[in-house]
Amino acid sequence: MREVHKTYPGARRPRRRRRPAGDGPTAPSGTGPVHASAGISLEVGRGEIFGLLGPNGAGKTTLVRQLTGLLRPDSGAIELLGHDVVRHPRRAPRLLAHLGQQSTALDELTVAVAAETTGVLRGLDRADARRESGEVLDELGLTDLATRPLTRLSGGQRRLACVAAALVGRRPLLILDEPTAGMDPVARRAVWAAVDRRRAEHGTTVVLVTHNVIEAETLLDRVAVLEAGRVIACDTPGGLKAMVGDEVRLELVWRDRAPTDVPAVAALRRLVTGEPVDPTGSGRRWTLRLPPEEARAAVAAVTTGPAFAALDDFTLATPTLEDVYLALGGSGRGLVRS
Ligand SMILES: Nc1ncnc2c1ncn2[C@@H]1O[C@H](COP(=O)(O)OP(=O)(O)OP(=O)(O)O)[C@@H](O)[C@H]1O
Repeated sequence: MREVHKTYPGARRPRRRRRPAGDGPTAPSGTGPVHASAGISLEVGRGEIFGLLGPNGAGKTTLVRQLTGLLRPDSGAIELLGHDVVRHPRRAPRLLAHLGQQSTALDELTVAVAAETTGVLRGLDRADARRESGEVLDELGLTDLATRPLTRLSGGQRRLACVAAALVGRRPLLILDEPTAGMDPVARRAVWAAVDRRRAEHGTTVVLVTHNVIEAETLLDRVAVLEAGRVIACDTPGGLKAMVGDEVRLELVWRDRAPTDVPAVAALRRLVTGEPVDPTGSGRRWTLRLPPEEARAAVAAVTTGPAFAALDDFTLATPTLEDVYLALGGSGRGLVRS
């Protein structure tokens, strides 16, 4: 994609009601236009697993919808496997399988029929669609649920069934928007293995939207970090991590409260970063980003005497994509570590 721009119009201002003079301010104003793609240029190689990472509202889904021909950019060029999908959006479904954030189209069907029907719609004959669908359900551990309608599945199971449908009737390009949302670790692993297998065996290209920075690190060849409609960085996970230097992350979890009466602990308190936000809200979890030497000294300080007695857990980790994101000036909103 080259210089892709997309702006959503702002919400209209509610009409002002006539009020008696001196009755205070009028109704709230509308919201302004949103530059969801503010000049995005990206090139993804064949056979690459390419990630789009960024907080809520960064513009990932907008980008994906333009790639899939569902949304027309205001300006810019998008080419998929040699096809201009801005001019010919209807070519996109022949080139790619898209798993959107929400799919309800298959809801009335059973898991097997949903996968099989998708295969038929993608041009397989009925027998091939049935065979491929059976193989994919098996691969994703869905065989026992094959005859269940999607409406009678749990959220994670339904998502898995939608992934199965996306994989049947093999397309050279897979575009997956948060494919593992709501899934348990076993299902997530099955999805990533299936994606990786398609790349290894068929050279499938994968564009993957995720908030999940750990998944992103293990699976992706390259990652574009988006914020406010712009690509703020694009590199391999290793290349991105090299940007944050050699700082390590120390996380401390205190049993009850931090013993700030211990001078060494009080000194560390001043180095605690604001992110990620302590999910307990209790101040029990501290995150520090430190040069390796300082981190070693900090670990020594908290693993002796009264500090250690108050410590529930600690981890010391090399930089993650989350650290990169924060170092790039991102706010950390919407990034998930699991
Ligand atoms: N139909 C729409 N009309 C107006 N604004 C929209 C519309 N869809 C998205 N937006 C706005 O465009 C921006 C980008 O939204 P988008 O859905 O692309 O973000 P995202 O990165 O996919 O977010 P999330 O991680 O929450 O899915 C946001 O500010 C959003 O509020």
